[in-house]
Amino acid sequence: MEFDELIKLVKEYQINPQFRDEEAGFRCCELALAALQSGNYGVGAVLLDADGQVLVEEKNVVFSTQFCSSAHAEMRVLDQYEAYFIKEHPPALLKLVVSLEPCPMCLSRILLSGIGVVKYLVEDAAGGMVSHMSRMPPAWQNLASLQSFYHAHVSSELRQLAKKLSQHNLVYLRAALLQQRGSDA
Ligand SMILES: O=c1cc[nH]c(=O)[nH]1
Repeated sequence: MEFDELIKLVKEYQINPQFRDEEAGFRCCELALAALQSGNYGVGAVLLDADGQVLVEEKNVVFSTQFCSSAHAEMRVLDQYEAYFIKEHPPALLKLVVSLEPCPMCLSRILLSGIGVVKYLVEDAAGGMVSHMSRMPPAWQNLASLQSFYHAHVSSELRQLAKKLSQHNLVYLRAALLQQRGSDA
């Protein structure tokens, strides 16, 4: 899909109020688009407080300035949360919404953070780890048992949009990642 078309889909998307994660899910998609526009993976994440208000929102910025391998959307949200909000907002009461199923790095960080509820819009068959929770080491599975992971409650149109955003430019981005280690493999 052409990038202009993807931008149009996001700009013209109508939030469907029948779905309880639709607003946060759409914000994740806007952030994912912004990530793509700055040459990064199309992933966005928002952290909601106990009242459902946005505490932190971030996007993937792995390639934005200097290459930063850890600059996934979820990692950046958790950095901000732990730096500025943890005292007033205990993690167990919070909800993290992500446009894409968290990868192994992000899942590990989420398990350590203790965020109560995690919801993602789209599965990531190639890189997602939540679907493989049973393959985490026992101590990590123990942490996972204290948290809840779900597919976000959003419309199928929004889920499709999140999928398109996560897949856009992937070939180029994978090549860029390999270039960081001085290999074209
Ligand atoms: O930001 C990103 C990119 C890929 N996978 C993730 O979990 N987060």
